[in-house]
Amino acid sequence: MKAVVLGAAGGIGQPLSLLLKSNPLVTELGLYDIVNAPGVAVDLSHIATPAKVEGYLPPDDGLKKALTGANIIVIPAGIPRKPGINAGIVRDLAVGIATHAPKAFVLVISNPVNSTVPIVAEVFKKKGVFDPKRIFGVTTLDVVRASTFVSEIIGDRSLSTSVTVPVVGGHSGVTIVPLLSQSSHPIPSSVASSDIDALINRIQFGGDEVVKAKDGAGSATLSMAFAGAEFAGKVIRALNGEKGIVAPSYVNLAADKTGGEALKKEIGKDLEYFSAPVELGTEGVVKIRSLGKITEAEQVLVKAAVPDLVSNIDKGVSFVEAAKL
Ligand SMILES: NC(=O)C1=CN([C@@H]2O[C@H](COP(=O)(O)OP(=O)(O)OC[C@H]3O[C@@H](n4cnc5c(N)ncnc54)[C@H](O)[C@@H]3O)[C@@H](O)[C@H]2O)C=CC1
Ligand SMILES: O=C([O-])CC(=O)C(=O)O
Repeated sequence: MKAVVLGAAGGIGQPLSLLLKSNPLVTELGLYDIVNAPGVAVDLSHIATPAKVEGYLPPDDGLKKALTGANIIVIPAGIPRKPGINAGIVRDLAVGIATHAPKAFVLVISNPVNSTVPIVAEVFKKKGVFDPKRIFGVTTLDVVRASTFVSEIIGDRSLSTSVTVPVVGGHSGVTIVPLLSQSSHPIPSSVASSDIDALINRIQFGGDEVVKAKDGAGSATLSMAFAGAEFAGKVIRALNGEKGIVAPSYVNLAADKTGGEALKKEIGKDLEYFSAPVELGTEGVVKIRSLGKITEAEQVLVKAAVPDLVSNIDKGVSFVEAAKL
C-alpha cells in the first residue's frame, strides 16, 4: 500500500505524513514538495513502523518518482486562502497524477475544495483517465468539528469520539450543511434554538475561527492532518477489501450507479458535485447516500448551499477549460 503526500513539507503535510507513517497498513510513503520533502522523509523514516519513506523535490523527476506505484495520493499542496494560486498548483499536480499514477485514489485537501476537485476531474477528463469513483474532496474536518462541537453542547466531551453527524454540501461557509437531526447522539431539547443556530454557524465557519486565532500564521493544520489521516485511513481499509466503510466526501455524482438521482431530487438541482456520506470499496465510491429524512430548517440550509456550489464548480471547470495541458 503506497500512500503519497503532495505538499508534504507544509503545515498540514508534515503532521499528515506523520499520521500516515503511523498507519500500519501503509507499507510505502512517498513525500513530495517543492521544499524540504527529503528532510521530512528522513526524519519520519526513523519511526519504527513498517512504511518505507522517501522524499522528493521537483528536480530529477521528483514528482514522477513520488507518484509511481501510488495507491492513494493526498494533496495538501497550496497556500491557505489563496484560491487562484492553489487552482494552478492542483491543476499541475493532477497532470502529473494522470501521467504517472492514473489509477490511484486522489484525496484533495487543497482549498477551495469545491473547485479544486472539479479541477482534478477536468484534467483527468482531458487526459482520458477520468474515473469519478476515485476522486475525493476531503471534507472530514467539517465532520470532525461537528462531532467535537456537538459533544460540547451535549456537555460530555468524552462522547466526541463516538458522536457522528453527517455534514453534506461542500467545504466552505454556507455550503457546509451539518444534519444535526441525524446526529448519532441527539441534541437535548433543552438547548435553545439560538444555540443551535450558533452551533451550525460555528461548524460552517470553523475555518475562520482558526485563522483568526492563528492571527496571520495560516489556517487549520493539525486538526486538518487528523481529519485527513482519518479519511485516508478509511480509504486504505476499503482498498484493502474491508466492507461497510462509509465516510462523507465531496465527489462527482457520476461516481454513483444512479448518478446520484435521489440526492439530486432532494437537493432540487442537477449538481455535478456534492458532499454526502459515501460507501467505499476496492474500486472507490460504491454508492453515494441520499440525504434521507431531514428537517425543514435543514432543507433551507441545503437550498442555501446550491448557488455557491454551482458557482464554485463552474469556476473549477472553466479554469481547466481555459488551460492548455
Ligand atoms: N480541506 C480542508 O478541510 C482544509 C484545507 N486546507 C488547505 O490545505 C492547503 C495547505 O494548507 P497548509 O498546509 O496550511 O499550507 P502550507 O503553506 O503550510 O503548506 C503548503 C505546502 O505546499 C507546498 N507546495 C506549494 N506548491 C507546491 C507544488 N506545486 N507542489 C508540491 N507542493 C507544493 C508548499 O511548499 C508547502 O510546503 C491550503 O490550500 C489550505 O487552504 C486547510 C485546512 C483545511
Ligand atoms: O478555512 C480555511 O482556510 C481552512 C479550511 O478549509 C478549514 O479550516 O476548514
